[in-house]
This record gives sequence, C-alpha cells and structure tokens, in this order.
Amino acid sequence: MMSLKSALSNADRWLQDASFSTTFLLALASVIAIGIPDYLFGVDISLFILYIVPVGIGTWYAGKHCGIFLAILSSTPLMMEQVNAHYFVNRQGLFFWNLFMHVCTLLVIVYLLDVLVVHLRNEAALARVDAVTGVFNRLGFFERLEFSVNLMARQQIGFGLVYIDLDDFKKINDKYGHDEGDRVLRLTASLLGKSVRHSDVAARLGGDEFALLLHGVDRHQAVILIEKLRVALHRAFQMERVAVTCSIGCVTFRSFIPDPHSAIKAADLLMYEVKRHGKNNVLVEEYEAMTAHSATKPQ
Ligand SMILES: Nc1nc2c(ncn2[C@@H]2O[C@H](COP(=O)(O)OP(=O)(O)OP(=O)(O)O)[C@@H](O)[C@H]2O)c(=O)[nH]1
Repeated sequence: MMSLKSALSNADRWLQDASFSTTFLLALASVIAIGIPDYLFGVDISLFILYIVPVGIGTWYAGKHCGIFLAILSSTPLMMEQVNAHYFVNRQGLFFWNLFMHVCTLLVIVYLLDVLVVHLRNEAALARVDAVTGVFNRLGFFERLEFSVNLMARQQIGFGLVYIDLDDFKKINDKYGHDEGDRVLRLTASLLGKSVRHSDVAARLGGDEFALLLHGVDRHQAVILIEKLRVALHRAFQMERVAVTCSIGCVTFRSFIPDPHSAIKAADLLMYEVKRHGKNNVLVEEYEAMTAHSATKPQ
C-alpha cells in the first residue's frame, strides 16, 4: 500500500509539473468545495482551517497572487452566512471583525509561504552554482545534462559533451598562490561561458576541471568549435600572462544517448587520453565509434 509520504511526494511532483491554470483551477475548486458546506453550516460551525490547504497550495505552486485571490474569495461564504444571520444589521462590528480576521489570517499565511518559496528557490539556485567562478557546479551540470539527454533522446538531436582540464594548474597555485589560481579558474569559466551559445551549458566540475554541453552538434562541428575554443583560451591565457594550457576531450552523441554518468565518463576518458599523450591537445570522438573500439570503450 502506498504510504502517505510517497503519496504526498507524488502529489508534490505532479503539482510542480502542472501548469499555472491547472493548479489555480484545482485550488479554486477546493475553495468552492469547502465554501458550500461552510455556507450551509452557517455561522455556528466554522470550516476556516480547511481553507488553509487550497490557499497554501495555490500560493506554493501558483504564486502569491493566486494565494491572495483565494484568501479573499474564501471569505465569501462567511460574509453570506453572517448576512443570513442578520449580523450585518444587528452586529455590524462583529460582521466586519470576523471578515477581517478571516482574510488577514490567510494573508499572513500567504505572505509567510511566499517568503519561504523565494528563500528555498534562491537556496536551490545557489546549490547549483560554483562559488569561485559563478558557473554551474557539478550538481547543476548533471541536472542540465540529464534534461538534455532525455530531450535529445526523444527528439533524436545530437549533442557534444566537452571535458576540459587545465594542465599543471597545481604549479600556478604553488608558485603564485591560491588567489592567482582562483583568478585563472574565473578567467577560464568566463571564457567558456562566452564561447558557447546561450542554450549551451558551461560548468566547473571541481578543482581545475570544467565541462561544456553543446546542443545540436555533430563530431565535425564539435571539432571546429573546440579548436576555436582552445585557441581562444590559449590567447586569453597569454594576454593575462598565465602559463597554463588545457587538455580537452569531447564526445559527440548521435543516435544512441547513454545515461548522464556514462556520457560524462566517456568525455573524461578522452581528456585523460590527451593528458597521457603530453597534454595541451584536443580529442574529439563519436560515442558510437568509441564504444566500437574496445581499447577506448567506456566502462
Ligand atoms: N586556486 C584554487 N585551486 C584549487 C581549487 N580547487 C582545487 N584546486 C587545486 O587544483 C589543483 C589540481 O591539481 P591536479 O589535479 O594535480 O592537476 P594539475 O596540476 O593541473 O595536473 P594535471 O591535471 O596532471 O595537468 C590542486 O593543487 C588543488 O589544490 C580552487 O578552488 N582554487
């Protein structure tokens, strides 16, 4: 039997994927469904607490404006009950006080949930960004890669995965200090970010290792792109008087797209081939060709 926890987690996933209008209509229908018995029960029985659920869901998944609208709307049954009970004529103070308390309490909940959502979104975004360079970190890159792998497998669009490792970066740290090392990392990340299209992804996977995700490229295009990239990095490093080169491995995927981990492993393997053969070079292969040769077959 499905546990409550997994049912809630499924509902959460469903609501996250649902469009604004679906969530809004669902929350609106829930407010109406609570409002009808609330009105029928009259002023003696309050169903106020139940409104927190649709107003909260509306705020969380469809935004604060949706929450505010639902909070105000949910006061309608209370208003009608009180009119029926002649509060508006005989106990006007109580009439407005009850309405005020109903709406204000729900608006406070909307406000608090909205602050929490914004805070959590910022935290989630920060957790995916590398603190030194400002590009995606490993987690951010893997999420983008996962998305691209799924999308491209569906649409049969190829992509290139580039693994870049700076050569002898340790020497920079040792010779000029950590701050200079960080500056080189920032310079590299900035160049990588500038050299790819807006839809592509640049990331620092850790240490002196970077990765690029190039959408819609085949091996031939990747070779041209990466050679340009290597020259741009070389020139920028020379201009900044940084004695560093890089080893680059790139795998392109055409028909078969493996899981993200295998994809990145394949690019990493090519980068290590470059390192083994003297560094400061580029190796671009098609995944299909790599897997056909057992010597370079990814594990
Ligand atoms: N400045 C700085 N250095 C870092 C950071 N993260 C890791 N490193 C350093 O990066 C260096 C990576 O060294 P290695 O993996 O040996 O790489 P390498 O010296 O480039 O050697 P090869 O890869 O074989 O060319 C280590 O000295 C780490 O201390 C960071 O955030 N900032």
